[in-house]
Amino acid sequence: MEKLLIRGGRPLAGRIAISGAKNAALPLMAAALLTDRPLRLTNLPRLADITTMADLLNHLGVSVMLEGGNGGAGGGAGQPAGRTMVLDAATIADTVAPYDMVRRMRASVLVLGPLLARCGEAIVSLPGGCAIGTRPIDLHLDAMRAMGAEIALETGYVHASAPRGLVGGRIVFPKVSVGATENALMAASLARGETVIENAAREPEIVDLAQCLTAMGAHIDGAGTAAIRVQGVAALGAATHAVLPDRIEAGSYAMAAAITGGDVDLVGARADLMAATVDYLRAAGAEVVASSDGLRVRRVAGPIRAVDVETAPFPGFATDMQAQAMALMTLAQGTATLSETIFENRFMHVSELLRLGARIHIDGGTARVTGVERLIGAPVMATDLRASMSLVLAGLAAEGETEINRLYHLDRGYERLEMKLAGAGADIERVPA
Ligand SMILES: CC(=O)N[C@H]1[C@@H](OP(=O)(O)OP(=O)(O)OC[C@H]2O[C@@H](n3ccc(=O)[nH]c3=O)[C@H](O)[C@@H]2O)O[C@H](CO)[C@@H](O)[C@@H]1O
Ligand SMILES: C=C(OP(=O)(O)O)C(=O)O
Repeated sequence: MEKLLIRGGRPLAGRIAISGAKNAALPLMAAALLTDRPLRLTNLPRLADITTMADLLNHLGVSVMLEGGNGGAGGGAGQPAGRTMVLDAATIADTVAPYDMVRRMRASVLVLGPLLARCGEAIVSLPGGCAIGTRPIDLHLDAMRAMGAEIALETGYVHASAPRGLVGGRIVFPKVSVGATENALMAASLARGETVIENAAREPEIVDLAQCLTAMGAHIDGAGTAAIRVQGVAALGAATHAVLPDRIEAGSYAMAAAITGGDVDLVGARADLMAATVDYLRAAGAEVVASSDGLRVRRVAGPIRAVDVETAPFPGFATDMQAQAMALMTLAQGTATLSETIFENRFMHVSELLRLGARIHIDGGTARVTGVERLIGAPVMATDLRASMSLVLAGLAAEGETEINRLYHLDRGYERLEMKLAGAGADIERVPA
């Protein structure tokens, strides 16, 4: 077990390289199941979730190879150094995604659509609930049914079958789901005929997946809009695809610059992927401008202003940025209202932020945050990925030492976090717990 020690109060300054996006990389890796030819993914982040997905794919019979071996430590804090992985699903050895693997990471459910489309069957463990909510997969299953699959639930597993192959259908999602849209898109690529996905998620990660599938030979129109049309093809082929930069990682470090009164260049960040976060930061008093190789974020003078926000599917304000925005608001002038509309239990960071001296009142899905003069470091417990990041942000701004325990959440989604922050002047170290 390890923990992070942060001695706060230093404005961040320097360059932080933004990695490839976890939430783009995971579905892209699952897409390798759709073809018997190699899929080469570049700019993959080094994260525990990527290893988990690689292990699951390997279990299903996919050969997973990192180009240049393990890639070493690579890339200093200022330079992006994504890894390249070649995934080759020439044969699929197993169509069962077992509980032991799926429970480690919810995104494992993304193998359902590809396995079903390629093999005519898939047996995938139900992922179960997690800290931020119950997170059912009913929309994924409805999408598979709309393409002709039979679905049964037995002993905690989804048994999906389509012995004569999937057929195109009309999928109308009653609510926007990123994962269900991805599963539907992948499955539809190999279904017979046309599939129309309505009320599709519009996240940049969907567009990235569609671009990769298109490079593999899929026929997809409308990715990035609420209506996606897919003309199924008989087979997909080899492709090379670069994972897009992580807008949530970039947004998190942008918040770090803002909360510490710093000046940071986010190398490789793309403003067009994170407009709602950029708007929020500007309203809160940070300057955000395009630089030659990314985004520059600074708040060298002036207070943090209180800004209300409500989470929403893309292009709205991302639920994955809510905890970080809340950390920023703990030091704002005035009171900000943050409403969480996507997940029912995504305020796990509140009790820990209170330990640092924050003033937050929760009423259902709304948190009212009244800024305080200062936060004071304390031991805190990370409870989920973005909650953990909010504690890092608060710790960077707090007086004294903050000790963050349970780092495995952070390691799921932030590549070399302490190296990147230390490279920009933070006093942060990882030590045995
Ligand atoms: C690996 C990955 O990309 N994870 C992201 C993805 O998660 P994920 O794809 O799991 O999230 P969804 O977009 O599916 O969830 C949105 C909402 O729909 C509900 N829902 C979803 C599926 C379903 O079958 N039934 C149902 O009711 C969920 O409980 C939630 O309330 O999008 C979330 C919302 O932007 C992000 O927070 C996660 O970081
Ligand atoms: C909730 C997240 O991830 P996942 O869907 O993998 O749990 C996240 O990235 O914030």
